[in-house]
Formats: sequence, structure tokens, C-alpha cells
Amino acid sequence: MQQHVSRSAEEWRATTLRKAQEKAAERKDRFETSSHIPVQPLYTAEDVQAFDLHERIGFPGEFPYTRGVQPTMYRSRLWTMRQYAGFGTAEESNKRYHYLLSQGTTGLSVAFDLPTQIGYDADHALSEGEVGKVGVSISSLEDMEILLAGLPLERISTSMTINATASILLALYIAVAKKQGADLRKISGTIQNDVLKEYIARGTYIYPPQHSMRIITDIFQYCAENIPRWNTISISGYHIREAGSTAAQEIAFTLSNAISYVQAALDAGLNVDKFAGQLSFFFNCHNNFFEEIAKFRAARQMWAHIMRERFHAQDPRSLMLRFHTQTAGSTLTAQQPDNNVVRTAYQAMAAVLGGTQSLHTNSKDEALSLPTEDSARLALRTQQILGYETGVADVVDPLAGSYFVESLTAQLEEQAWAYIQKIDELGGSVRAIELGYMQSEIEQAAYTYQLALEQEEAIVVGVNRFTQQHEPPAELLRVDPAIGRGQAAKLAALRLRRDNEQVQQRLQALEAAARDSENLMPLIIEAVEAYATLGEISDTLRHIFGEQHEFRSFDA
Ligand SMILES: CC(C)(COP(=O)(O)OP(=O)(O)OC[C@H]1O[C@@H](n2cnc3c(N)ncnc32)[C@H](O)[C@@H]1OP(=O)(O)O)[C@@H](O)C(=O)NCCC(=O)NCCSC(=O)CCC(=O)O
Repeated sequence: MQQHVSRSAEEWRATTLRKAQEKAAERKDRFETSSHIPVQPLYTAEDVQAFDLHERIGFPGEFPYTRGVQPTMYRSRLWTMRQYAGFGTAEESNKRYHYLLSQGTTGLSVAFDLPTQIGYDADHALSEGEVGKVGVSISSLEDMEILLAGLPLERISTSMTINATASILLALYIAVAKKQGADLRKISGTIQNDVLKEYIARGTYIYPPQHSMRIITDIFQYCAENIPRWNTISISGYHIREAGSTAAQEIAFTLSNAISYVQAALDAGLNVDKFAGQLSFFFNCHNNFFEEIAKFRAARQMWAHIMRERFHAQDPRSLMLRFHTQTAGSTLTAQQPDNNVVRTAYQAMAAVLGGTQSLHTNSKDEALSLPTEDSARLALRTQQILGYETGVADVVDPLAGSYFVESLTAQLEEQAWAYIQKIDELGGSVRAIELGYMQSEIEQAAYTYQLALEQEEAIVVGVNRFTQQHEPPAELLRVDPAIGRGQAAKLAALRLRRDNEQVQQRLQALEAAARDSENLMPLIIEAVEAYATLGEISDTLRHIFGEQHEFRSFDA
């Protein structure tokens, strides 16, 4: 039977297809995906003959989880609609979260400004001009109480995009949850806490790698014992992709980083099944529809194998790659911003067909500014239409068995395994980052794409094709530039009001623990509860751990 199919596909190519191509030449000499996988005109059973399809895909909710981590997927529960939001003051951001919830968003996702992300208080000289710009400004427990006012932390899950200062923001969240009287064993959410990708692609790191890894493993251990439903890290390919990587690199570098986190935790003496179930992932969803779906399926399968075979995890939850997706910010265009609604909708559909657990859809104006309330609502409506109107959520992993998607999944995997092997040979992710390896691979991929764009091999509608002369100005959100002064005044008042002796004692206790190997989390929680600020805590750790500057560039 297989022979018959393969023979007839070959015959079809030699006869019917060839004749058709003679009459109507194809649009391009070569069709390929972002990872340079050639795309054939047709896929048939022969493209999946080389592997045991059943073994590769299995069933949903079972090893190797290619078809999804939940047996019923969206038939029981739609993905979490989790719109990333936050700007200006805690008051303004809190208002936006209540608004999003009133419009049907099902999870919260907090964006912090750059000073908060790199451990400077709003009144620090280096914070000037940045306070409240790309996210909310949080310097102390006082701000966090306002940010989370009226939000039931036992019932809603909250993601916080915070990395170098993740331990502090988590401590602040816990402190507010305790004040609300919430049961810490019930609160759930995610901190991004993925500093390795900050070194590679995003840039908000503070300390050198070995100290960052120590803080991260302290968090794994603290959460496993105290807030067991918390996702302790969101190992992110998103920013690697935004920096210009291919889909295959996105999988490979993310999983390589994940391997390093697991290894660091094991080296610190943790038991794999005690922490691995709360590791989570975060991917980009870019434009190449089928490649993106294949990417999610490949990553899930690879992670299950890594955890079972490399780390000998036993608990099924440790083998499951659970992930959040954000549509690709880098595909949004400042030109003809309405087109971004369409791009985002296609990308969102690919994320859902790929089995995402949680999704952020970008707003149409995000190439120009933070989203207005209206555009944030339209982005959420895009998800709601996908979930409630299109029917794509009614069946589990509908594209399994597609010759094309399965073939792409296998080819992406092959490329990603080769990268993982290369990184292992270099000595693992941390070493590869120090050598500048991932950074240089991404730069090369970004450069290749830029050339394709300039030579118009890659088309971006409204940018290098179908442009429009006169575009009406868009209505944009503006963050009040006076916010920095207001935040500084608030902090000055706090520093006068709080018990400064207690603050100093707690910072000293933290410093002593940092010199030693004691878990830092309980001490950071005690410090924030005494209203020590984010900047003071970060400075205490800077003093012991030092600061990381740029990495070298890679010599192949
Ligand atoms: C694990 C994820 C990915 C998703 O968690 P969620 O809580 O949303 O979803 P979930 O775990 O799938 O589902 C919640 C609960 O429902 C259960 N559940 C779900 N589906 C089910 C089904 N079909 N049958 C039975 N149970 C089901 C789950 O097991 C879970 O319960 P149990 O808990 O009991 O199992 C988490 O880490 C997350 O929410 N991440 C979001 C990250 C994020 O928003 N990042 C923003 C980055 S923004 C960014 O970086 C932008 C750029 C920049 O700033 O640079």
C-alpha cells in the first residue's frame, strides 16, 4: 500500500505537476520556512514514512505529549486569555487590570518598567525618563499593594514579566497575598525569572551568570516548599525569536537554557520531580503558520524526551512542556496599523492549533506605543472570537497526521537537536552564552532575514509592498512624563515613615545570606515586608554578587 502511494506521488510529480508547472511557473524558485526548511508543492504519505508516526505523536495527555498536555485540551477549558499590560503608576495599571477582567480576560500579566526590571528605584538617577514607560513602576510594597488592590489572588493567576529582580517581585506578591489573607498554597502565577535569555536576547540582567543561577534555584526550592502552584520560571524563546532567530533556533536555545536550569537545580541538591512540574515555557508565534504549529509540537515532544531520558524524571507533570504564547511583536508594522489585527489573528490561531496553555494577542498599535484601552480590547476580542466562534477549540490537536505538519515537526526537531548537541559540546548554555555563541547565531539569522527583506524576497504588506502614501495618524497612548517626579516624592515619604532600623537589619541579614549559601527568598520577603525598596535589595545583592557587563563575541 505504501509503495503504491509513493509510486503514484512520484508519477504525479513527473506527469501532472510537471505539465502544470510548464504552463504556470511557480511564483518563486524556492519556497522555504523561517528555518530554511524547503517547502515542497505537495506532501504525501512518503514524507512521514521514515518514522513511526504513532510513536512520535502518541495521544494527548500522554508521553511524549506531542498532541498536547491535556487529554481534553480546550474542550474542557479554553486557554488562558492573558493580556500583558501595565504602564505608568500602580494606580493606572490596577485600573487597566480591572478593565481587562471586566472584558473577559482570564489571567493577569504584569509588565514592569525598565528601572523595576534592573533593580533601580524610581528616584534613582539612572531611572530618569524611564519611570512607568514600558510598564508599571514598582519600588516598594506600597506600590505593589496598590497594583493588586481588589484582585482576588487566590482565584486569579498572575504572570509577572520580571527576571533579574524576579525574587523581589515574587516576595512583594507573596507579601500582598499574605495581607489579603490568601492561602499561599492556593495562589498561582508565573514569574519569568529566565535570566539566561536576558543575556542572550533581552538585556535586563544584573548579576553574573553563576549568581543569577543561584537566585533562580533558591526560588525553585522556596516555591516547591511554600507556594507549590506557582510556576517558578517561564523559559522563554519569545525574545530569542524577536531578536531574529529562526523557529528551530527558538526551540533549541530555549530547551538548552531549560536544560541548564534543571542541571543547576540538581547540582544544588534538589529532587527533579519536586521542581520540574512547575517549570513553564514561553514561545513566540510568528508568521509562518504551519512551521509555528510544528514548532510547538516539536518542542513538547523534545522536552518530554529530555526530562525522561536525560534527567530521569518520573512524575508525568515533570515531562510536560506547558507554555504561554505571545504573537510576534516584531511582525507588527507602524505602517497601516489595522493590518496588525489580521496578522495577530493568524498567529493566534497557529498558537491554539499548536496547543498553547495561555495566550497574549498583540494590539494593533504596539509598533507605535503601548496599547490604548480600545486596541487592548480588540486584541482580547480576537482571542474570544477564536475561542468561541471558529470551532478550532472543539477538537484536540486537529493537525496531527497532516503529512506536511508532521514532516515539518520532524525536520524542526532534527535542526533543534543538532543545536542542542553543539551547545552541549561547548559546555552547556551558560558557557555558550559566555562565548557569545547563541548571540552570534541569532545575529546571523537576523541578518539573513534583513537581506531577504531588502531584496524583496520577503514581503511585508504595507512596508515593502502595497504601501500607502497618506496614512491617518493613529490615536496613541501617552505616558505622563511627570510620573517619575510623583513616584520619587512617594518614595521619599516612605523612607521617612518606615522603621529604618528594621530595614537596615533585614538588609544586613540578606547580605549575610548572600555571602553564604542560605536560601535568599525568606530574607527577601522579610525585607520587603519591612518596606525595604527594590533598589535597596538589589544594591545589597550587587554588593556581594557584582554586575555582569557585556559578553564577548563568538569565534567559530
Ligand atoms: C503554565 C502557564 C504557561 C499557563 O498557566 P495557566 O494557569 O494559565 O494555565 P494552565 O496551567 O494550563 O491551566 C490552569 C489550570 O487548569 C487546568 N487545566 C487546563 N486545561 C485543562 C483541561 N483540559 N482539563 C483539565 N484541567 C485543565 C490546568 O491543569 C491548571 O491546573 P493545575 O495548576 O492544577 O495544573 C503559565 O506559566 C503562564 O500562565 N504563563 C504566562 C506567562 C506570561 O504571560 N508571560 C508574559 C510575558 S510578556 C513578555 O515577555 C513580552 C515581551 C517583553 O516584555 O520583553
